Amino acid sequence: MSAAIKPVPVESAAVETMAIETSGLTKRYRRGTALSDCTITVPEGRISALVGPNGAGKSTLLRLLTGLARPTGGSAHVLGGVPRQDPAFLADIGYLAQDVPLYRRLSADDHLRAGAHLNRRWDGASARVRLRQLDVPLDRAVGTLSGGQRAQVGLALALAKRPRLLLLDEPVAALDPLARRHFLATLTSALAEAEGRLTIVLSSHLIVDLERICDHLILLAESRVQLCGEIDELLAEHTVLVGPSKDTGPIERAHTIVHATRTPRQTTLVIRRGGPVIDPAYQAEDISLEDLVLAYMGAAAPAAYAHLSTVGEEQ
Ligand SMILES: Nc1ncnc2c1ncn2[C@@H]1O[C@H](COP(=O)(O)OP(=O)(O)OP(=O)(O)O)[C@@H](O)[C@H]1O
Repeated sequence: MSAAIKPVPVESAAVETMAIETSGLTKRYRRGTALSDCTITVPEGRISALVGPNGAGKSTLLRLLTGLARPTGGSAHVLGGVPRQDPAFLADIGYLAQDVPLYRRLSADDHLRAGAHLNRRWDGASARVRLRQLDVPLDRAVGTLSGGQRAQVGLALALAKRPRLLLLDEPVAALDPLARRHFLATLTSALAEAEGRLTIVLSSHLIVDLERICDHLILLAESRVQLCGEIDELLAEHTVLVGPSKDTGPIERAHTIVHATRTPRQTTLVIRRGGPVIDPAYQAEDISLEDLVLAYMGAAAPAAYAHLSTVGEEQ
């Protein structure tokens, strides 16, 4: 895992404060359930990756956390308050929706001036410096900017609020690799400047990007939470086992099999370990974040482990 720009967790002797705590959070629509029984915690100061397949409930969760949607069950506490669309609650929350909603005819400067009227802790100066560094024109209608430039304007506005919690819904999906790199670098420098007082939840399908900057993971699939926790701990709890195609009963009794791929000659298992793996027929290997996510999404055997030979078998 690249640690190049990963934020250093803020050490604290005291009990960690949770920026987000939900319990059984549920959102049902007439046609179906968008989010079911979602119980998660995100400690303050983390940058959390929110991942899952299309339709898993990621946007729904973010909308519930901002108070834009109301739960049909369960509860959420965000920065110690119940999410609601009122200025006192929203003052500490920056939210960038999937489609980066901006007034197309207004310039970045116009947006920054409007923000200064509407927000009490507005830091327009830093936002302007950041946008100038990225060569984003401040005086042109945002409707004439590129997708990447608009995303940077959206992020600059969200950060200008000096939020304690930043919720970003797939902000880098449309960006080229360099623009993504700039966007993510802006996030990590904002996190460093905030010295542990900013928490970020970043929804994205680009696991490699998330792996570079995130230290916490929320994985949703089929409207439910599959995993929630520190990425390093989650990776350490899981292992890939490659072994002969035989009865996996003994493994199943000792561990949780998250995903299994079987061929006539070989079995590849992603397990959540219940203790040490003692069956010598299996080769064990650490799992990458991408393969962990794919395993919980029900994907086929991680191709990266095909090189592991099955004991007693020729490659
Ligand atoms: N306003 C709504 N009315 C009815 N159903 C909705 C509504 N909003 C979302 N849904 C449904 O809830 C489910 C979860 O949607 P959501 O947008 O939260 O998923 P997502 O994980 O963000 O997906 P994607 O990765 O495609 O953006 C989907 O089946 C979606 O069709």
